[in-house]
Amino acid sequence: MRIAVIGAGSIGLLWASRLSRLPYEVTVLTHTTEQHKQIVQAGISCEELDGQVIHTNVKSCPIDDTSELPPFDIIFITVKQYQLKNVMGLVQCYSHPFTQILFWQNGLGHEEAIGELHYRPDTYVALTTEGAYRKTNTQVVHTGQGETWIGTFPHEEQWKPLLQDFIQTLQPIVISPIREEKMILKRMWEKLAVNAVINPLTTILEVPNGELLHVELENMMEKITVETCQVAKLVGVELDHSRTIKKIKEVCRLTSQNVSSMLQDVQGGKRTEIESINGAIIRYAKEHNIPVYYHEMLCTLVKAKEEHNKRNTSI
Ligand SMILES: NC(=O)C1=CN([C@@H]2O[C@H](COP(=O)(O)OP(=O)(O)OC[C@H]3O[C@@H](n4cnc5c(N)ncnc54)[C@H](OP(=O)(O)O)[C@@H]3O)[C@@H](O)[C@H]2O)C=CC1
Ligand SMILES: CC(C)(CO)C(=O)C(=O)O
Repeated sequence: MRIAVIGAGSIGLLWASRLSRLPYEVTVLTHTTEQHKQIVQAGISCEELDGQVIHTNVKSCPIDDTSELPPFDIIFITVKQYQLKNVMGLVQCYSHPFTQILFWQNGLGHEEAIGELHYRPDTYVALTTEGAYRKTNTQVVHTGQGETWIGTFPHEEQWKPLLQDFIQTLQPIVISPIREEKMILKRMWEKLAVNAVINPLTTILEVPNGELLHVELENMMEKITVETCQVAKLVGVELDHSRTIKKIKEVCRLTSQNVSSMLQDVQGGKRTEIESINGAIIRYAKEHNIPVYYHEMLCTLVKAKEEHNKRNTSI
């Protein structure tokens, strides 16, 4: 079975390493030729949670030289949400009508990307609370255990037999459970509601996730979440407000030492995923003509910080 991983960042390298421990033909599609050469030369090293480093070799191909590639049976898309539009052409070219395509992004926006595929492929959204961090172009650290839910999207159906068999073979090498989710849209909104609070607040305050529990933010978390639940309801997703707040606090506790992905991006002078998290909620709210002042304020502040840090890191 041929598998492609498009996007050799934190999640992409983690999965490329895992997949290459199984009898699959794995090809990593890199953004740059430089990273491709490094992967060909050094393979991928993955530091596991217990500190063990696993080294494997994988095939690699830079995205601007893909003419020799065969079509793939499974494609993992592991670019950021805002980079999706740039890879959908590749996905279209290197898939066949039975390819299983897995989107690993946080936030919302997959539907537009999937809409660019001009045939009806088997598309899935994979949501994970595992953590990974790319140390160098060939080294990745698995930073946090978690759970992964995979559901067919946008049409909620059962997993296809090919995916079912594939996930079964993966389970023994992945400590964290991978589960089939029949209501992936709801799960996406639940995760969105958590990210829409933790990511911007940790970014603005420049604190690790756990710190949000020790400052006077209870009221702010409540207000943001009220808005999220209202918008979710308008798109047909029922989120329970108090369960959501409980979940947000639980995630802050469980990931207390984590630097959120948004804060990491800002600190690295990179673009954040704010547009597909709070920005997505704002867009849905606009469609339904309801105000979401808290999300707008968070979005504006994070974008200002993004700009500021980008300018400072490029000086
Ligand atoms: N990291 C984590 O722990 C978690 C991440 N996620 C989600 O997973 C997604 C990926 O996150 P993460 O791995 O951290 O992000 P990274 O930025 O580490 O990885 C994205 C990768 O995609 C590459 N890329 C960008 N554009 C293209 C392109 N056109 N073609 C091929 N590759 C491209 C980037 O290359 P370059 O850097 O050279 O631009 C980078 O290597 C996000 O949506 C995130 O929210 C979800 C849960 C946990
Ligand atoms: C769950 C959380 C907040 C963990 O840091 C995350 O998903 C992120 O940082 O993007």
